[in-house]
Amino acid sequence: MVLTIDIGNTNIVLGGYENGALGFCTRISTDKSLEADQYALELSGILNLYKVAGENIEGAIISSVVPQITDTVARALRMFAGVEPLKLTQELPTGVGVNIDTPSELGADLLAGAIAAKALYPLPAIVIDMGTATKITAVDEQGTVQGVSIMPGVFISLDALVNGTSLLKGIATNAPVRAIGKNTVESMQSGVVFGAASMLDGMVERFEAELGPAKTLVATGGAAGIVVPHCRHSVQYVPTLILDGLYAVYCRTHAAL
Ligand SMILES: Nc1ncnc2c1ncn2[C@@H]1O[C@H](COP(=O)(O)OP(=O)(O)O)[C@@H](O)[C@H]1O
Ligand SMILES: CC(C)(COP(=O)(O)O)[C@@H](O)C(=O)NCCC(=O)O
Ligand SMILES: [K+]
Repeated sequence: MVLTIDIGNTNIVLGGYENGALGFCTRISTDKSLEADQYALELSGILNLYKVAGENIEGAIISSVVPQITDTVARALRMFAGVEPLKLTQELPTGVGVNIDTPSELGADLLAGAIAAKALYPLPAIVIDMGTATKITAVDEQGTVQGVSIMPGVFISLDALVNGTSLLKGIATNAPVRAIGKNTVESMQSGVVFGAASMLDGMVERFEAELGPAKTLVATGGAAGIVVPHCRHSVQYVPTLILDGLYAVYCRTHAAL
């Protein structure tokens, strides 16, 4: 089994691939205070739950946008599975180009999303990742990242709204029945869910005006499942997109060895 690990600012998403297929996928909270031993315990506990023994892990690949814990998680993997994980950078055979001012600045999660788009979907593609931040990546016909838009994520904007006001309280992030809210909860749900969906629709149009028509609109990340169904554009929701990209690079790297 190959472990794919995406370290985001809120969650670490872990997937196990066996013969090209995803066997399991799970997430744990990102916690900068944990030591390698604690991550080793946590990860081995999860694998135990899915009946995967450390010795059945042949390799691993990590994408991380939290540099403080990348090496801690890598040490944990060495400890309980005895494997040296690959770290996703543009030094690996990603198959995608990066046409931005400073290519090394591109977040590893965005790179993995673009890799998955090129490996698995028709191009050009617009890749939406709704995690801690919402990111939209333009991938052209050749599979080159042409640039990104980054905005506050759905949940951190809701937190900011609640924390910055006296009368607004947290809400369940469900879609309301109408855009014109008739009470505070409905009004906030309208703004949070339909607002995010409309923002994506508008950004897709702006991206297409610069990139040309996209053959793929694909979305992933913790908030995408609640927002994307309300977009006017038809956007595919693929919760494992980043892991699929990581697995593709893992396979390419090993094929090249
Ligand atoms: N059902 C949900 N209700 C509320 N918040 C959620 C839900 N699912 C995910 N989130 C939020 O989604 C965001 C995390 O998404 P994720 O894709 O794991 O982020 P990251 O990759 O940045 O770690 C967080 O802000 C988290 O609080
Ligand atoms: C934009 C991000 C903070 C998103 O992080 P996430 O929501 O996945 O936790 C991350 O991709 C990042 O730190 N990127 C570096 C800057 C860039 O990609 O241009
Ligand atoms: K920061």
